[in-house]
Amino acid sequence: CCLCGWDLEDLFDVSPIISCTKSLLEDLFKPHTLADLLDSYEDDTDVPISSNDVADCVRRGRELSRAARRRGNELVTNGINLEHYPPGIMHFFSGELPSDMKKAAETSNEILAATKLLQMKTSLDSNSTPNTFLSFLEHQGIRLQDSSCQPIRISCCDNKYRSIDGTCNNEEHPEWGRRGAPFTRIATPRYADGIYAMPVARSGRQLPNPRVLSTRLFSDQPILSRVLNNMNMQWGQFITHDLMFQAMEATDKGGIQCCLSDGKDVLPQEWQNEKCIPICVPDDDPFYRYHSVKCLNFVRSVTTPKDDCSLGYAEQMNTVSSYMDGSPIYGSDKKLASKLRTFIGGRLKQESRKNCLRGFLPTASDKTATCDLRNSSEPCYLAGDIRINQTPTLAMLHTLLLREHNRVADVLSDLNPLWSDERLYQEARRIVGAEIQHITYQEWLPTNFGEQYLRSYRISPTSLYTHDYRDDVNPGVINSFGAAAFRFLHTVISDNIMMCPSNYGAAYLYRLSDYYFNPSLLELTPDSFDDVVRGTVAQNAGESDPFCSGEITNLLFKSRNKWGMDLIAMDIQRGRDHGIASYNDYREICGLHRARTFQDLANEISQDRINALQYLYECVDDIDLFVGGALERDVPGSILGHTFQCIVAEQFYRTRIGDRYFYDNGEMPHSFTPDQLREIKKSSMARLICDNTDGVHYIQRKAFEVESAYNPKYSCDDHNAIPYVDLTAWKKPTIFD
Ligand code: HEM
Ligand SMILES: [Ca+2]
Repeated sequence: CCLCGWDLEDLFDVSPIISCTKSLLEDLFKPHTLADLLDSYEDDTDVPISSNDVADCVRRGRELSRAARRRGNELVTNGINLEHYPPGIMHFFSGELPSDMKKAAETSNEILAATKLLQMKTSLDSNSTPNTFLSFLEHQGIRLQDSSCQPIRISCCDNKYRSIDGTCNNEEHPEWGRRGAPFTRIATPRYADGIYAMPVARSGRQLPNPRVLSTRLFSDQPILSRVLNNMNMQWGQFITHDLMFQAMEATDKGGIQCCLSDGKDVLPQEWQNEKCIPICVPDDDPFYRYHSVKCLNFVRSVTTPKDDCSLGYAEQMNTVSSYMDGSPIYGSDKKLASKLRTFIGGRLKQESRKNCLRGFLPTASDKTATCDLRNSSEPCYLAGDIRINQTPTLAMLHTLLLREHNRVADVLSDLNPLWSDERLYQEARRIVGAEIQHITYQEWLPTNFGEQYLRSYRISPTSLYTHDYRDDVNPGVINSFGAAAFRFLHTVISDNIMMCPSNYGAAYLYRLSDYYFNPSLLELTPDSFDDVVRGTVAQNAGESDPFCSGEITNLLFKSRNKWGMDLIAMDIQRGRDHGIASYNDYREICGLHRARTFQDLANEISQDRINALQYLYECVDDIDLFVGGALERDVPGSILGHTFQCIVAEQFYRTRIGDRYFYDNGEMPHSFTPDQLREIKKSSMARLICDNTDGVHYIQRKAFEVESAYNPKYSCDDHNAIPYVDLTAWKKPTIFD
């Protein structure tokens, strides 16, 4: 079912860089006979592959990978770059990776090339499959053993506060959940060669085109949720950014171009960077054909070595701390974290604006590198997460949380005038992190996924303390959660951003595609920020169904162009890039029966959708997780079908149970006191809005749902309806407490 028995010529076809270095490889393969290697494997002798062979593959893998990197840089220098391709360049606004992660990514590419060479060495002239090779590798536990990759060792000291980068949360595995960790897996990946090649259909042919799947199965129909509002969408994206960020491969000199600048075709092979996986657009595309666009830029995610540096299949890198710890506010690395602090009174940097009581996020140091502004006076912000400016509502939520940090720091400083800046910063960070966790687990998860399911996954809110922390649970982000299941919420994004002036009496709509990476709506007038907050809670979100706004499927990051990218096609392609196992594999993992025919999906997927799947996919085993999961009927009380619900619940279970600093863990040296925890448990989205806006005085208690007869607005002064978090429980009698 997969590509088996690679030979040298196949490899030359696959990678332009490898074909450039043909002589290097021929040399590698000459002196060895595979039969020897395989024989010795079967004999199970101590050294089935000689250490020289391994060293040879590692050395040559390194050479190949370095040559590829040099070639990538040269292409950019020679004008193959994204300068004239706005949608593509905006996808790279995430900037350059910090040097330690860049180094890890390079080592990972070297390990992947070495693994590939070793695979070829062991399967030339044989019928061995990728799986045979992988079990062989696992059996051997072959590791890179030199200075370029050292098994992770982190020494920790006992700390009341979380580290910035996620290290040392788990005392047994201090590396778990750290920034730069590999995503975790709950299923074997389906790379075509078992290692890194893009997946193919069972037949060996190409999987269906992601853009075709997007237009046929995720069409643009304005169906709105009757209950959920846009703040619900926005919180979802914010916690996504707290848990994960998968960066894309780039050259040392900038983003990677895979399509001709006008999108009219894929770049010729000789100009392609080997990390390119562009999305091809068919001639009859319902939208792009009017703009003669045939190619959407798309680049593979950065990978990282496994913690023990062993050879094997590709693991993508999570470049932020995977704990729910407010990292989008504070940053995931120490350098950025310091840049965001004032070092006075525990406060984060903020800027004031004329006629606004409350502060705004600080200005980014290079506006043009991260924003798409119409003129240089428009705002462009800096925060702990580089995606901050992606949409105005994302920047709005970041601003609310920045203000919350500074508000809390000020109150703590009034209560404890002798506390140092460091102590105030850490305590305020601890409180804001706890509020984020509380709002997520108490309000957001039950609203979206139903109380019942949370109960069965044992992640329901409890009255005070929980005692279920487990140090054997890895809180890392599950690859299929990030590269498939949670992305289903892209379907709830609305076409417009709504602004409501002070009495909620009017509403103004602004097209989302006019404001990607341009948060200027927040600062049109001194009232604009509050107008966006009101608009976001007043506006119905899209329904979580496989219908999607054209603003994200045709116009994502369009800038001043007439066309943009397709986020749903990207989601599908990203799942393949990460080798996410098939929908059918996940059905089994999640307790459904494995489908043998398309008709076997009937319990979960409606007949018209099964027909569409059958039309598009050759075989039921080929269905991508993102696609199959998205088409399932909702579980009662949830916005997700069974398979996504299972993956999402598993993630939020791990995020809670595997976090030593989870806010309501009891009887730990760093636990909140009962009085403090009772106060934290009063926090809510509504209170966050009340406390951090100048002029939002009324808000519905359930701030992730639109106003209705059973969810009316209350005054922010009504502390019975919208409880107030009283911080006097943090007042310490002496400086030594
Ligand atoms: C207007 C709102 C949003 C926009 C414009 C947006 C855009 C994007 C983009 C461009 C990516 C990277 C795609 C790639 O390269 O593979 C992405 C990734 C992702 N998005 Fe969204 N998104 C939005 C809202 C949401 C929401 C509401 C959720 C879920 C609640 C969500 C979940 C995710 C996840 C899980 C990823 C993968 C993150 C990673 O691993 O780095 N997004 N989104
Ligand atoms: Ca985090």
